Order: sequence, then C-alpha cells, then structure tokens
Amino acid sequence: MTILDKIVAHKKIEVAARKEILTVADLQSRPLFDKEPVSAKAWIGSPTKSGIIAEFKRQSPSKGLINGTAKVSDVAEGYFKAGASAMSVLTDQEFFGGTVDDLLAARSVSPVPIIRKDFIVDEYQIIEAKSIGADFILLIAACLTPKESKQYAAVARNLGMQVLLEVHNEEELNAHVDPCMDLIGVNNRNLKTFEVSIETSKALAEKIPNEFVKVSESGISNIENIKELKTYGYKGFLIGENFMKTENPAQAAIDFIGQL
Ligand SMILES: O=P(O)(O)OC[C@@H](O)[C@@H](O)c1c[nH]c2ccccc12
Repeated sequence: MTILDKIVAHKKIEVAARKEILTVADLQSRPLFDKEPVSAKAWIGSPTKSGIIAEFKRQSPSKGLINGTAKVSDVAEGYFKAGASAMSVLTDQEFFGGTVDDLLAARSVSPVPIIRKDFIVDEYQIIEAKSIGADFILLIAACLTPKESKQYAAVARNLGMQVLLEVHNEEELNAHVDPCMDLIGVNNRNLKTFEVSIETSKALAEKIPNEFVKVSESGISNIENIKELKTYGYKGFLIGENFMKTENPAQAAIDFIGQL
C-alpha cells in the first residue's frame, strides 16, 4: 500500500463522517457558498502577474513538520502583499495538518484566487470547497478514475469554480484531461515515491494542450527554476516548502517574488 492509497482510504472514511455532521443543504446555506469565484486562470495566466501560487502547508508525509508556528492569516496576507497570483491552502488534517478553517482564515484576508488543496474523492468535498470560499479545486489524477475526474470537474464548473488537474505522467494527462478543466499542473513530486524532479515538468510541457494554463508544482526553490520553466510555457509555479520552512513565510515570498 502506497502512502497515496493510505491517504485516499482515510479520506473516504473522513468524508463519510463529515456528511453525517453537515449535510449538503447545510453547506449550501453557508454565506460564502454564494460568493462569486475569482478566475484562477486569469490571475495565474496574466503576463503582468508573478504566476506564483504560494502554499500554506504545516507538514507533509514526505517532510514531516515544516512549520508549526506560522499563523495562516498572517501568511495569507503576506502572500497577497508579496504579489502571489494565487494561494494554495492544504485542508487535509490527518497527513498535512490543515483544516477547512485555515482556508476560511485565508479567505477573510486575501482577495487572490484560493485553491482548496486536498484529496478530492467525493462530490461533497467540492460543494464544501465552495461553501468555504475556495475559487478553484485540485483534482489529482493519481487518485481518481478518468470518469471521476471528468465528473468532478463538471461539478466544480457548475458551481462556478475552476479546476487544476494534477498529473505526473503522460498517461495520466491523456486519460484525465477534459474541457471542464482550466489549469493543468505537473507535479514534480511522485506521490508514490516522493522523488522530486523538475525534469518531469519539462518533459510533459509540450503534451499539454494550449487552452490550459500550465502549472509546475513542487520542488521549486529558486528563480532559475522559474526562468527555465517559463521557457517551457509554464505560467504557474506552486511553491510550498521553500516559503513555509522559513520562520516568516510571508517575508520569504516577498523576497522571492521581488527577484522575479
Ligand atoms: O512544498 P513544495 O515542494 O513546494 O510543493 C508544493 C505543492 O506542489 C505540494 O504541496 C503538492 C502538490 N500536489 C499535492 C497534492 C497533495 C498535497 C500536496 C501537494
């Protein structure tokens, strides 16, 4: 059993329990459910913006504890002021130490498009994402069937949210890509082995159809990475650890984006 299998198995149990506590109707009656989502595609694809998707991540299965003290609202405000094009908030508690309240806290201080970063295995989580003010969602090809990815993308689109499809190889890309998706993210980290290589993004770039905004995810730690990835057509750059491992993630983002 890979870590990804474990996460997905745990997630299904967790979602079943959440549904018992909070019905879909409860989610739909939350005030943020009616908020008009901001276009991630527009913010991340804009030539006048940084393209940086700055992530709030306390811990991860591959790195253990990354930052146990940073306050999400301070970081979210700082990422916005730093000029991030979007923010990613991990909402998985068991493996990443995040919560839906983290996303709510980020939402209350930041106008940038926010992605709910979680392992979506049920439509309920998409409605929940809308109810906490997320603008776009992550669908991970490695933990879904192509049918599920397409179905979930349609659910998100019907709610006005955009979709970032995460792939790690050409097979996943070809099987899962769908017109209801908006951005394609290439994860440089293999979620099964945790190996990280920017080469993954370079190799897959030309396979991604041009109507999608291309995003490179994970293991980005310097400006040279970004400059190089831009030459391959990448517009979005998802950065977590490089900011979160510092004592002041917001300042790290300001320093980094300032050099672009
Ligand atoms: O911390 P990094 O190496 O900058 O990576 C960020 C982001 O890409 C990573 O957190 C991530 C990419 N896809 C995911 C799926 C689930 C959880 C986390 C992720």
